[in-house]
Amino acid sequence: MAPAEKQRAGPASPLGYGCRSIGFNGDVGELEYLLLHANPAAVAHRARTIDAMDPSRFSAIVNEYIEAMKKLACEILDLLGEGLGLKDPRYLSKLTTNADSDCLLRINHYPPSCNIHKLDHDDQCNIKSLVSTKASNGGNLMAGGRIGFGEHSDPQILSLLRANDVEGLQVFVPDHEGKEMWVQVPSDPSAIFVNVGDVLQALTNGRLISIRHRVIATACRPRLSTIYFASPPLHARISALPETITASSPRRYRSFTWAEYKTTMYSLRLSHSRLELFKIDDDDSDNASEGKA
Ligand SMILES: O=C(O)CCC(=O)C(=O)O
Ligand SMILES: [Fe+2]
Repeated sequence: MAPAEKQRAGPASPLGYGCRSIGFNGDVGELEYLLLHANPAAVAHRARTIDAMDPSRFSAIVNEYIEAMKKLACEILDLLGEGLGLKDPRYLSKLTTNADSDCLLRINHYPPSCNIHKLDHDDQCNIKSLVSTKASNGGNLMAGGRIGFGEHSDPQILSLLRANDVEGLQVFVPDHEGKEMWVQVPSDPSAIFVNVGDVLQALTNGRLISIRHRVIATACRPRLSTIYFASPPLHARISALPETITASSPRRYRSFTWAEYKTTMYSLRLSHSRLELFKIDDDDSDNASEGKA
């Protein structure tokens, strides 16, 4: 597809087709992507700009994928609900299947990071020229590769990621001294990678941790990934589930709505540890553990 055709589905605001620019605060990565609301009406709307000749083809494939991911996310969340001993073990999954849930689907394409000059221009949404400019002045290069998607935690409840057989995803695992340790996730096209999001960390009062991750593009082949973000409705109030609050583990975060969290997220850089802003000071935690959501 030619760059001009792709641009018809953009610019990402934040939904739609985006090229290099991530969010509204100057974050860039060597990728192009499509970000969609994971519901049939939104997919159908976007399909009309993506495949004007036969929009139902795009819609059918994307909706089928979304349905499968939604089901899987629910199964995982129900198991977590049981494991956490929730009075309503389906509480978490119900947040993501509510008619107003704000679930998203993201499709990322990272161009090969070697032989970048040999790429077919039409195939790369102008990434070629932008990458060359950046690389020549040393920008956006790190850790032996180019930043495909900068370090961040996913803000939602759960992310289900599938990718082709090209590596690039790394997760942050602090070592015993809390020093930075980025671990390469081996590629496996038959696997689905499950990430806990910030909201699930808040709901479980920090029992489950939203892992920081990034994509470093080092491969000579394109990386393709698809991520389903299981999310609550905008109006949903997020506060630690009572079953996760104990005397030794008092409420850690003040309650917030998903809309409030999203607004905060969009006002910050991608790498910001935004959940920290909702943390209750130790001095306040006694009161907070008694307070209701
Ligand atoms: O493309 C990937 O492998 C990961 C991208 C990612 O972390 C995201 O879109 O949130
Ligand atoms: Fe992510």
